[in-house]
Amino acid sequence: MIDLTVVKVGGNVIDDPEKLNDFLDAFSNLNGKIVLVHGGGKLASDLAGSLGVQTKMVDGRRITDAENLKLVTMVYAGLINKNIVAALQALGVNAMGMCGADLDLIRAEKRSNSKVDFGFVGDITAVNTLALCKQIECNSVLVIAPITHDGNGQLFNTNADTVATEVAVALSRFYKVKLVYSFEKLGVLINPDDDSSVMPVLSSEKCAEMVKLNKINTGMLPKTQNAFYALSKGVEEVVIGNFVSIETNHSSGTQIVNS
Ligand SMILES: Nc1ncnc2c1ncn2[C@@H]1O[C@H](COP(=O)(O)OP(=O)(O)O)[C@@H](O)[C@H]1O
Ligand SMILES: CC(=O)N[C@@H](CCC(=O)OP(=O)(O)O)C(=O)O
Repeated sequence: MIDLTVVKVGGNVIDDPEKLNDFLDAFSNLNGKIVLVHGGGKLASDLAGSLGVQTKMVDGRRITDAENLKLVTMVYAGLINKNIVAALQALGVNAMGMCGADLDLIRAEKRSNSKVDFGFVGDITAVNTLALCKQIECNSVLVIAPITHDGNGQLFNTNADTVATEVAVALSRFYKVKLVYSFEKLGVLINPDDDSSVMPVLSSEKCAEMVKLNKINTGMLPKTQNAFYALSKGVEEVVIGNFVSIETNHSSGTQIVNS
């Protein structure tokens, strides 16, 4: 099988022009088949604050009422997605920006298996693998925003780590997939207050222990849940780390391992 890398980049990198430039530079130098999934939660929260729209996160996921859905659609599928595509075009990468509604790429249903009502938050029900593969085989570099749809005209907000995971899982039927959750730190930290305490590997047992001790919390919760799910569903290699350091300083980040 041909190698393919799915890279997810999050809000803290996207919100910092220098970090974003470094990330996109490193991304544009990657060889082979590659897909980019982006978040942008930080910019959405900042903008919500300045517009007087209330933001509430539960377990790393945004409660998305109708006002928040309008805002995140504009921010993720508009501003951030198009800026990333333009920046990649400037670096010679033939990027194509999409959200889950484009080409019926990612379908979702309202998140319901929770005590909390998350509003217009979608859990993914289907990925259009054929459409993804067609674009990849045409050498387009897909840049996917975390907005999904239900096929009946309703858009949903979906955690970007989850979008990257489901895309990676779907593509692993046809490619040998490496999935990198890139964020501002060098990996999962054993001590969240010490940036140098990167764990080279993380097993599910160790992760559960750290969650209990509250050493893995907020945005790292969906990241680790998704990482173990990806590994169990056929993704060849899963890493949580800093893409620029992985590519330029040969840092290994945190490798997700079975048990
Ligand atoms: N053990 C941990 N190691 C590293 N980061 C952690 C840990 N526990 C919680 N975090 C938090 O998780 C955040 C990453 O999640 P998130 O903010 O969703 O990132 P992104 O938006 O880049 O995907 C880090 O910035 C950090 O504050
Ligand atoms: C449902 C849900 O929480 N959606 C996320 C989508 C963006 C995201 O995941 O952005 P980061 O990768 O930067 O965190 C949100 O609105 O924050």
